[in-house]
Amino acid sequence: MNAQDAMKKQAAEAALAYVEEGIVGVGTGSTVNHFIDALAGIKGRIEGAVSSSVASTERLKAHGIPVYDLNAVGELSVYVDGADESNAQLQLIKGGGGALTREKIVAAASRQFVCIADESKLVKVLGAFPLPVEVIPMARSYVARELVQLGGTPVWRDGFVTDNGNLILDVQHLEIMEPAKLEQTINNIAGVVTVGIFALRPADVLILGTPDGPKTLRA
Ligand SMILES: O=C[C@H](O)[C@H](O)[C@H](O)COP(=O)(O)O
Repeated sequence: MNAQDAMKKQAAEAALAYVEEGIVGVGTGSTVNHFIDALAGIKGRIEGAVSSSVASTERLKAHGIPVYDLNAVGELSVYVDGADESNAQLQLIKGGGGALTREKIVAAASRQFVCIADESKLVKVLGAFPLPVEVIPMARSYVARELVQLGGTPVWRDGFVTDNGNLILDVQHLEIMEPAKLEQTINNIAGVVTVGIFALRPADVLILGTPDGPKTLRA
């Protein structure tokens, strides 16, 4: 395990402190994979999970953790997920793994959103990481033209299909000075399913793995 991966694992294990009895919301990605593995160690204390992707569902089930449909459960007490970038306000860019839409839904349905990451994910201004946008396939060219109008350079993640059967455009060269405003603007483009800015519903807690141990930031 390299140093970055060890920091992801450290943040993931620290997030166990936020898990309550009942059903846990679980995100997607390499950091969350560590969280799922850690969750398996306390599975007798929880009822199960709601998952934000096919990949996380498979990993949860492989550990014998029951996975529930979000429609079958009420509000979740906590959602744990990673991020591609976070600013100091805990506004995020997510979707590097293409799971942004289901992640945004489960985050919205949870009382507390605990974000886990290694310290390299904390940035001053969001946007160095190409911004993922999930798009209905027939709208790809139209949405790309609209994103150019907003000052970005959209690149089609060719060959990638989301769990919802849609496409991803990764928008490069955006310096996101007003994340909540840009989230609304991009979400309003016809054909966009969702944009990977999580600013209207930022994380509540950010746990960063660092060489000196986990560091917690609050919104
Ligand atoms: O679609 C993927 C998710 O938003 C991930 O949570 C994000 O890309 C961070 O992934 P990782 O923990 O692998 O850096």
